[in-house]
Amino acid sequence: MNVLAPVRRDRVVADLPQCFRKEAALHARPAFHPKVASACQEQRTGTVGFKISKIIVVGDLSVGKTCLINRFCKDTFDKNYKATIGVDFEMERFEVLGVPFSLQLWDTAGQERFKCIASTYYRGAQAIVIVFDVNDVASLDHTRQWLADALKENDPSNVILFLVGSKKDLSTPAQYSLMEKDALKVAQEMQAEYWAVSSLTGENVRDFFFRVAALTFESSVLAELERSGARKIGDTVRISGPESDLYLTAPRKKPKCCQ
Ligand SMILES: Nc1nc2c(ncn2[C@@H]2O[C@H](COP(=O)(O)OP(=O)(O)OP(=O)(O)O)[C@@H](O)[C@H]2O)c(=O)[nH]1
Ligand SMILES: [Mg+2]
Repeated sequence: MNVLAPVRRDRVVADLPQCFRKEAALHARPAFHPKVASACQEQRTGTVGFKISKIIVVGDLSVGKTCLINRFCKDTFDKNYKATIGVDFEMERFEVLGVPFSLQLWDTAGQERFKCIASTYYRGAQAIVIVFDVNDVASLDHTRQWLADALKENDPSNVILFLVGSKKDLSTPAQYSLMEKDALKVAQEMQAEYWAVSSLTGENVRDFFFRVAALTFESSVLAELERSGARKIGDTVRISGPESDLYLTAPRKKPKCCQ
């Protein structure tokens, strides 16, 4: 029995939200994987509806991790910087294809002195969101190290990656497009999906978190189908998708930047 309140109407995901840039997307399919869609329709999603997916948000100090989470979860923006000490988290409940699905969004500290506390919370992530400031090229360079640290605590083949450029409102279109070329390269190297957002204006924030919810849900259902298929002797469920899956079909190799 589900004793929780109904999911908010603005957290209902009925269609697969699209990627931001096709060149750096986890996959570019226009709709949910057919196996996922039919499993949801036939209520064969097993334990997925009772699970909470852990999402960790990492990146340099002051790049805007807390503001990003607060814009989505509370629709607020604070222009004053207050460093996160250790970690903080927010819960967000969604309904994806009729199935309840919760995200636990872990906001971690970027300041060096709080990093060792924060890193003890990295384990068990289903998705890693690495944030950099689109106006600060050093913060993009540092994303490789943030990824390497987060992957020390997680299985690289089982985790979904997002590279998010923040504070888009502070750059001119010309500055932004120059920086985006570099960011796309880094995202491709990491096998991460790339997004650019502004927590001040709210640009792309909702679309980004809906995409995170949809892709983590899709991968949870595929994993569940694989597990339940494996339990039936002689009955194998193949979950490899069409060629448009850019990163999700092949097991992730250790990204070059973490070697
Ligand atoms: N203009 C603009 N400023 C932003 C945006 N996002 C964050 N900021 C500002 O950047 C500063 C840092 O934001 P935070 O969200 O606290 O940064 P953080 O990454 O959580 O920092 P740590 O907790 O120290 O790791 C604050 O002054 C915010 O107001 C944005 O999208 N646009
Ligand atoms: Mg913070």
